[in-house]
Amino acid sequence: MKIEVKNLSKRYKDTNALDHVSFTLAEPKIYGLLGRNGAGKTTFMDILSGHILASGGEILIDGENPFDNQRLTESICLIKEGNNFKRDLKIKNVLRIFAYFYPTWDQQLADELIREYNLNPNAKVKALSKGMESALGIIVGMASKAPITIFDEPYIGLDAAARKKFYDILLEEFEAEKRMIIFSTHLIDEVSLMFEEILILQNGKLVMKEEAEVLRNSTCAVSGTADEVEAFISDKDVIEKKQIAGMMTAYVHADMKQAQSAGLTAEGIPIQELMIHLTEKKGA
Ligand SMILES: Nc1ncnc2c1ncn2[C@@H]1O[C@H](COP(=O)(O)OP(=O)(O)OP(=O)(O)O)[C@@H](O)[C@H]1O
Repeated sequence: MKIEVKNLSKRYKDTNALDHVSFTLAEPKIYGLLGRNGAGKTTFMDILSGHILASGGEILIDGENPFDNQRLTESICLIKEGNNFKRDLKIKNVLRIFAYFYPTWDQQLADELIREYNLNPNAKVKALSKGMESALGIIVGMASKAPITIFDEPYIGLDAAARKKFYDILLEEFEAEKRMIIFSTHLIDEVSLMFEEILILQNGKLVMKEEAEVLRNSTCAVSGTADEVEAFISDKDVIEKKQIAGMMTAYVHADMKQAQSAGLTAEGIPIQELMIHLTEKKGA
């Protein structure tokens, strides 16, 4: 499916939650949607899922507006941080409802994951711990097999082992059957290797959209004496630099090999660091 975001804006009283955002997503990839608190991520995902209306601009999915659009909403599954399900329903009935709603629903996968996460199908949602409720969200998101599956911080309360299980399942399922997965998280270091493309929002604006591989190959942290580093970065786009005594480390848009052949130490920048510095630079 193709998502075209054109000049998208959303205003809440005095806040521009989204401010003339434009981009296109056209491939079944795992997209990381990143940004600091209040950057506009949830607002974007809500508009994309057809839950709320934009104040300006538009999102088109295969040429159509998702708001109140049955044909499209059965192709989009949004799993949020919590409150995804009616609290009085039993798990098995939650699954029935979603199975009915999504034409792509995979019951076998849902059953497998229910066992994997040790959930009791007869338990009511309100009796679940936070982590169990998140596990149910993950199960629904994965089993929906929706061509556009969106996870907005889907794992509140899940411990590290259960999160790892989720990442393994997600990658396995994605490899078996590619679909568009949009993943928003603050646990960036944990998941950044899964991302194939990264979008960063800051104060309602898109400040970066780049393939993860390109990003990894085109940015690096260079260290050496302050004079050497300054000489190397003088003609480059510098993200951040810090100096201690005579030594300097700079985060810069440059090829790692180029820095190494200039006699500097160069290593990759973790996506989380990059996000923090890019958003600071843009005036966080
Ligand atoms: N329903 C609302 N009413 C008023 N303001 C809102 C509403 N929803 C979001 N906002 C504001 O819009 C901005 C963007 O919020 P949004 O929830 O989209 O950010 P986010 O990137 O998802 O943040 P977080 O990472 O903290 O979840 C924030 O300033 C927020 O306070």
